[in-house]
Amino acid sequence: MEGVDHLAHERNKSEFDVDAMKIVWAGSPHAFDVSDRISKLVASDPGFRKDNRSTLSRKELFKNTLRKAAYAWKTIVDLRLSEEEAAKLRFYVDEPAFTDLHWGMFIPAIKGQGTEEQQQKWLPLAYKMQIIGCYAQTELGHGSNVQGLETTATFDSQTDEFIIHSPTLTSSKWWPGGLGKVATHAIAYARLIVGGREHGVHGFIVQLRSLEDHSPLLGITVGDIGMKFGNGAYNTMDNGVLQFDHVLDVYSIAFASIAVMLWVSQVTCEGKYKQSDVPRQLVYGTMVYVRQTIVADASCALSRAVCIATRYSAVRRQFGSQNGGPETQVIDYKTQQSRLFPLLASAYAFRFIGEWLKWLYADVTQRLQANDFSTLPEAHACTAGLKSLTTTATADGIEECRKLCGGHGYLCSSGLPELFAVYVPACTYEGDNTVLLLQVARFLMKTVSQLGSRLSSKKPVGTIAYMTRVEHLMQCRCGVQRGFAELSADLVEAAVAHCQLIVVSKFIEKLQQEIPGKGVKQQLEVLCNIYALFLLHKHQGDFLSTGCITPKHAALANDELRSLYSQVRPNAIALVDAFNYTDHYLGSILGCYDGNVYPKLYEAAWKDPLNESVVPDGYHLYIRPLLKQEIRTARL
Ligand SMILES: CC/C=C\C/C=C\C/C=C\C/C=C\C=C\C(=O)SCCNC(=O)CCNC(=O)[C@H](O)C(C)(C)COP(=O)(O)OP(=O)(O)OC[C@H]1O[C@@H](n2cnc3c(N)ncnc32)[C@H](O)[C@@H]1OP(=O)(O)O
Ligand SMILES: Cc1cc2nc3c(=O)[nH]c(=O)nc-3n(C[C@H](O)[C@H](O)[C@H](O)COP(=O)(O)OP(=O)(O)OC[C@H]3O[C@@H](n4cnc5c(N)ncnc54)[C@H](O)[C@@H]3O)c2cc1C
Repeated sequence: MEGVDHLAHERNKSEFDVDAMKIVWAGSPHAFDVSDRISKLVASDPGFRKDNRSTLSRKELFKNTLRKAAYAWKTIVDLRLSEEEAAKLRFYVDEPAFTDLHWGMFIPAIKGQGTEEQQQKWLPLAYKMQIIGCYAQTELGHGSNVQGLETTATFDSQTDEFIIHSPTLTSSKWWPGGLGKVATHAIAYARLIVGGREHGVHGFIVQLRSLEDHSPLLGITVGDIGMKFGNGAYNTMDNGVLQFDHVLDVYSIAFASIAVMLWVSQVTCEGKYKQSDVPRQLVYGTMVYVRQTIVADASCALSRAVCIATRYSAVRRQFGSQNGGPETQVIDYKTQQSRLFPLLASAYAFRFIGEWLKWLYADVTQRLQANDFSTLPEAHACTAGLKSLTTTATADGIEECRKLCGGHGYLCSSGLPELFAVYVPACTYEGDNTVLLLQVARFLMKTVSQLGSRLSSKKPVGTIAYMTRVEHLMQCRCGVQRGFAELSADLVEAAVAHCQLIVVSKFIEKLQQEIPGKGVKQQLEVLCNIYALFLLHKHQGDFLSTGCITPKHAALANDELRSLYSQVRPNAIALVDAFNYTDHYLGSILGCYDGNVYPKLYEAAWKDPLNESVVPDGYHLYIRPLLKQEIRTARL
């Protein structure tokens, strides 16, 4: 029945202050207020409807996305939303679109790598959306290997301009989001050539389309690369292909500096290339920035899937009826708990590691401005490794949540298939996860060679086993005289172990903070222990081989896990309520707040276009002849 909370009995079991946990999840009272207000604003506006996406054709879907993006911008302007509120609105609109790359990469790249002059020229236009930008780095032939990019930018000292060119088919820009049909400008990465000498990959602002009629400019060939994984999903985004034919790009300016003129690599009017001695990898700064945002995104995506699966696991009953009484809630089965609760713990773990990574990125950015590169290698390794770890775990976790919901998890109305389809490219974009782990492995090898076996400095006591595991894995690999490439598969395992150590230690550090609210810290301690012991159980071979735990310890850890699951059980619904997601944002009948699943599933079925007629199109042409044997049947 509408209006009845079918999960009220679950909510009454909660042993902690849910409202206080909502603040912890949001990060602060202010952040909670903004999220709560904006999510409800979006949910209550029919202009942001999203429940029909799976029934639209690609062109209808894309046009609808453009409509929504324009409507979102109008809402932002009309309501005079702040940058923080506007970002939240785009988040809760929940539709991959060109705006993600305009705000998520194009503007950050100019802010992070542009000179003061370039920022003054381009940022006002970009903030007012008078130009729409994309980040055009990947090419048909190269994505992971940035130093392999083929697009050229040749400085013509006669005209004081750069000529951007795609010399080969494989140099075509390929994948940039927003590029295909919308972006008017790109930050294009190209090999800088001055006076016949090549100076590596640099970023350039290049205009692609006329601001009058949106037609591609002279020398620009641009389009969409075609349908991607899943039906609706990421097909709301125009990932594009772009070729330059000797584009005399009057607007292009070689990105000349990082942060506040820290790194000045300039091309003078006389055609001289000047670069000071800062790490060339600072040109990768935007990727580092986005990788740390992706870790926070992972906690959002995983928490969304876990919220759906947890609420449905409390609603669904299967087997176990005693004397005609109600069947057992599937959330009470130990197998369901052993699959679901580690994901619930991971969602909270990734939330807190995302907060820490945001601090680390801000710290390294501040240091760069003071010409201090001392923490740059660690920042690169952490952003790369944690992006890899959290996105892999989240993609796998969303799929596990689909399976935890049985058959109904496979319905689009569960919200899980589309969430999976939209999320999984996170394991690839912003750096293929294996390639990024190899960067972490390289950092660990270098650290071991510099510091000897003691890899990790001051870590919380509870992480000794985790620390020893990483050191053991590294010693086993570094000890033998074989090359990095030969050992890379093993070193990637050590890299994962290192990242897991960071997540566990930052979760423990979070618990050392003042955390207000009845029972809140206690619940987080249970989740932290579940996260740590679940990984210890999953990788117990590593831990046993270090000798820092015994088989008996491993057995005790498993017993403790079961006990922890029993402690979470009465609080599970309240722990996912703390994410404070609206039914609109969840987009899931299985995860609806009131748990009134069956009537909503049944009602939703009849809305499918296939049910517009009781006799399907095609019956008279194909089925009737079959049934009436009017088609000559093969001799049976
Ligand atoms: C729906 C979206 C919602 C909202 C938010 C907005 C966007 C969402 C995000 C994504 C979705 C949409 C768009 C996606 C965009 C993209 O995918 S953009 C393209 C991303 N591409 C990559 O990530 C490419 C990955 N490859 C690389 O980063 C590099 O090629 C490399 C693998 C790091 C290798 O680089 P290189 O060959 O130059 O260097 P090495 O020889 O390996 O190392 C030399 C030393 O440099 C150090 N290093 C490397 N990288 C960095 C860095 N980034 N910072 C600092 N230092 C770095 C490395 O450690 C070596 O150091 P050494 O050992 O001391 O010598
Ligand atoms: C949805 C989506 C959106 C995107 N948006 C953008 C965008 O806006 N702008 C942009 O510039 N790019 C974008 N990209 C491109 C993305 O950044 C690249 O696809 C990504 O960096 C991976 O590079 P690749 O495709 O070359 O993979 P490859 O490197 O070709 O990966 C193929 C396989 O090779 C393996 N491999 C590669 N190198 C090594 C190595 N050295 N050692 C061991 N294994 C290796 C990988 O692990 C992987 O298994 C997007 C991609 C997707 C899917």
